Amino acid sequence: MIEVNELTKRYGDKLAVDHLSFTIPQGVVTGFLGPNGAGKSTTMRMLLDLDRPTSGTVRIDGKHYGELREPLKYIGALLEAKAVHPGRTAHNHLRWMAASNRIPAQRVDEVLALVGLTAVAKKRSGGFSLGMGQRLGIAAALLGDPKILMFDEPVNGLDPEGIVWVRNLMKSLAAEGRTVFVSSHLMSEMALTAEHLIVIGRGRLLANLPMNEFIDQNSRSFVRLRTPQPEQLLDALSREGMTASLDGNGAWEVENGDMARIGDLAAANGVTLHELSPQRASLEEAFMRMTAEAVEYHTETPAPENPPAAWGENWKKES
Ligand SMILES: Nc1ncnc2c1ncn2[C@@H]1O[C@H](COP(=O)(O)OP(=O)(O)OP(=O)(O)O)[C@@H](O)[C@H]1O
Repeated sequence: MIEVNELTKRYGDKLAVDHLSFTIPQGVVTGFLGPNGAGKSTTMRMLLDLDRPTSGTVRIDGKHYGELREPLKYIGALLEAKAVHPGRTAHNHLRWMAASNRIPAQRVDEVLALVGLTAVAKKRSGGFSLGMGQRLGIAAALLGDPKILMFDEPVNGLDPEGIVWVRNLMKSLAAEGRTVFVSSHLMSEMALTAEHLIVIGRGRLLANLPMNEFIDQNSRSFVRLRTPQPEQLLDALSREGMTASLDGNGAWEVENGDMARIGDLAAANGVTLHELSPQRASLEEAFMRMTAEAVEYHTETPAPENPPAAWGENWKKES
């Protein structure tokens, strides 16, 4: 278990992490979110004793990192891919790490197989692609079979197959009862992977709660319907205390509407429905709503609602 208490880090005038306190739960994947510069990497570095807190404490299974003998057996981390000597082979890099924590050499072959790098284990890591580097970093994190795993942007550079693999790996590690703490800017991926969220902005804790609650608290939900006979249905809805408003695309939005009740009312009044669907905000929308105040680096002009086709699918990530 990781316990963070009043953790603070100041770089000169810059307060990068500001009295953060949280406990990371076991047995679920916890997403660590925050806009650029929020202090995620600084926090993760302090959890691993790679950066010294200005004040506050981090406890891993009740101990400071420096008190852990053979720390890789307690906590494994992927912080920066390619933090490997480029002249070293993947196998030698892991052998060296294993030896420093008295981990049996055979475990190196196990983790290389687990991350799919067996075929290139004897190649110099300097020639690895970004995705291969990520896989090597994940192998290193898993080396000591630790109860706590921490990943900073683990799907960075991975292809779709690799992304699905990382998602399933994290879920299975959590299902084994481990603590899995992962930062990412890819909200759609986070929504599929994490059950719990810790959100920070400008170094401060903004939220620490289950994913579903986070979305519910930071978004509006409604029922969307389409019908060629709106008058009859709107009358019936208003008699039940439900009000609908047009959304600009010919659909009606019913705030706090009970979908089954709306369907029953439509049937009872002989109204044809072309759509009746519950609408819930995405994690991305909820996150942007919550962190709007805490975003440090705004673009000058907002990204267009309807981007040119040439921008492709990824335009949102680049805006
Ligand atoms: N070594 C350092 N010296 C000075 N300032 C630093 C240092 N490391 C981080 N900072 C500053 O601290 C703040 C938090 O940075 P950090 O990298 O932890 O944020 P982050 O949430 O990981 O951001 P991103 O999502 O962009 O990776 C930033 O304003 C950053 O410029």
